[in-house]
Amino acid sequence: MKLSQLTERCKIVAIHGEENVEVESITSDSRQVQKGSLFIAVEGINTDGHDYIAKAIEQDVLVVVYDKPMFEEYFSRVTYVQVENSAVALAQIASVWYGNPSEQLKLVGVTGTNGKTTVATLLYRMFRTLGYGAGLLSTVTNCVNDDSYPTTHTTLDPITLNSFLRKMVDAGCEYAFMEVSSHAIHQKRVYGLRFQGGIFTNLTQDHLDYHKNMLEYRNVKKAFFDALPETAFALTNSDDKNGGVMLQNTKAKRYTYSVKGLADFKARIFEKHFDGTEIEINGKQLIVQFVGVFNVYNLLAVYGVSVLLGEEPEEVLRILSVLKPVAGRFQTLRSPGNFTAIVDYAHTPDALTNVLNAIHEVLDQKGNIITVVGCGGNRDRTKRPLMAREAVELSNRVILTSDNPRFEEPQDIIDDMVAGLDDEQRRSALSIVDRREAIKTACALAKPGDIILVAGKGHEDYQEIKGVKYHFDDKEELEKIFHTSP
Ligand SMILES: CC(=O)N[C@H]1[C@@H](OP(=O)(O)OP(=O)(O)OC[C@H]2O[C@@H](n3ccc(=O)[nH]c3=O)[C@H](O)[C@@H]2O)O[C@H](CO)[C@@H](O)[C@@H]1O[C@H](C)C(=O)N[C@@H](C)C(=O)N[C@H](CCC(=O)O)C(=O)O
Ligand SMILES: Nc1ncnc2c1ncn2[C@@H]1O[C@H](COP(=O)(O)OP(=O)(O)OP(=O)(O)O)[C@@H](O)[C@H]1O
Ligand SMILES: N[C@H](CCC[C@H](N)C(=O)O)C(=O)O
Ligand SMILES: [Mg+2]
Repeated sequence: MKLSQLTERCKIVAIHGEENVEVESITSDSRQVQKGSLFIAVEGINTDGHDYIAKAIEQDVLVVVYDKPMFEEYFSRVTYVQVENSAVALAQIASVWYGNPSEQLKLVGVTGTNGKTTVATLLYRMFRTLGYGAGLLSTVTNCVNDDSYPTTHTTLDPITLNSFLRKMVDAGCEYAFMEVSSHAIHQKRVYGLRFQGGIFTNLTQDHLDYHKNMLEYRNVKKAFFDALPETAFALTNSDDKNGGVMLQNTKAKRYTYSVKGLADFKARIFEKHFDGTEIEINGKQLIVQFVGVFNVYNLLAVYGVSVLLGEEPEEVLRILSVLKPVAGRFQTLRSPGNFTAIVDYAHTPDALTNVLNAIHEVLDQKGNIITVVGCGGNRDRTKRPLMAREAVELSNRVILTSDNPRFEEPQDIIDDMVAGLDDEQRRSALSIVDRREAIKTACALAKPGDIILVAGKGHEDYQEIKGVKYHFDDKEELEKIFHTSP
């Protein structure tokens, strides 16, 4: 592609060298540079792409895009394009390179601390069931119609993201549903994408290792709505105290959903069971195969988006009643010993509270809850004591264990969790570093009618330790125990 076309959306400060060149590939990673490449140097958290420009030149790069003027010399065979902001330019160039695919389908983004995967995945399944070509970009997987691909991030880097959107357009997708993480918004991964709509689920504590405080975290999420065009819709959870804040400066058409009060999309809850919930949405009753008030919010968001995208409410409700939970979200397994294990992805204090409350609402004192939970390494440390406290306060027994330790010592993470407990709680809580042993111990403690909650990893089929992802799947571990125990 001609350089002039590729950079047509960029705010260019200066260009040095030949402008009339044909770019053959684009990358923001010098390790992928080859002859004819355009390399965008982006300053990151761990390192700065500008430090690898020389490397890129050694590898015959054709064009270097940068935002930090730091050159002693210019090589005549390289074209240098200085832009205002490299991360923005990366997103703009990635979109143009793939033919601006977000402008050729209806792209809907879901943001919030919890519920993104659930809402995005159920929307994808809703629109596939309605007969549309649809795509999904989520924590669990990326889908183009019925083809699914592994993923590395909840929200991908701009080049990979736009390559998937292009794949979706080429496969005839009319819709694409994606999660928009706060990291992605902050790092401009979704900059310049044209959204048909945005949804806000909730804002509670997570990622304070990255955003430093809740105000900054909130403002990053709000920036997503501030950027929505007036042609888009913005649907917010008005029961969340930040629900109104998110939309206060958006140009998009505003809508609300609520369980507690008046809203454009309103749900009421009637009966709660372990295999489903009887609810009412905008006056129509239905039974859904989801447990927990938090899931009613997710389903209500799915209903609202579907109606805002022009679907027939009756048909949407019919499909809502047959949708099933997403992998690793409140996944139940019945043991031969007549207790129930629930695998869930709750890895924040609020998620843990929501899931445990949901279990209590259904268990109704008819059994004990044994919770197995850990915290991810190299993530928000301040949530660890809060998660331990929530788990202990809402469970009969708690076993603190490892999640993805990453580059931290597992025992240090557990110590951070224990710090949230008082003396009596410390005496009752167990700490077992080995997750497999922790799950086994929970099964050994469980009596008929009890519930074991294995929280934090959900769908994950790995345990990340010092940069290596070892196979580990909570569901598999439980099934192994169930089928070997006497
Ligand atoms: C904390 C974070 O978000 N980091 C992301 C960020 O990495 P970084 O800023 O550290 O990048 P870096 O390693 O400093 O490199 C800076 C630049 O130099 C370039 N580089 C680097 C080395 C080299 O030899 N040559 C070179 O050109 C890199 O390509 C990059 O452009 O940019 C990288 C490239 O896009 C991402 O892969 C990386 O995600 C890391 C792996 C990560 O774990 N991110 C997590 C926290 C994340 O994004 N999570 C959210 C979801 C959270 C949730 O589920 O709620 C997500 O959207 O997945
Ligand atoms: N609307 C909600 N409010 C609070 N908790 C929720 C909600 N929906 C799901 N949860 C809880 O949070 C966990 C994660 O749900 P989900 O994967 O849908 O969120 P997410 O926003 O995609 O998370 P992540 O940011 O880690 O990708 C679930 O396993 C459940 O415990
Ligand atoms: N079991 C994971 C869940 C969080 C993953 C994702 N939300 C992120 O923060 O990258 C962990 O805590 O390591
Ligand atoms: Mg997710």
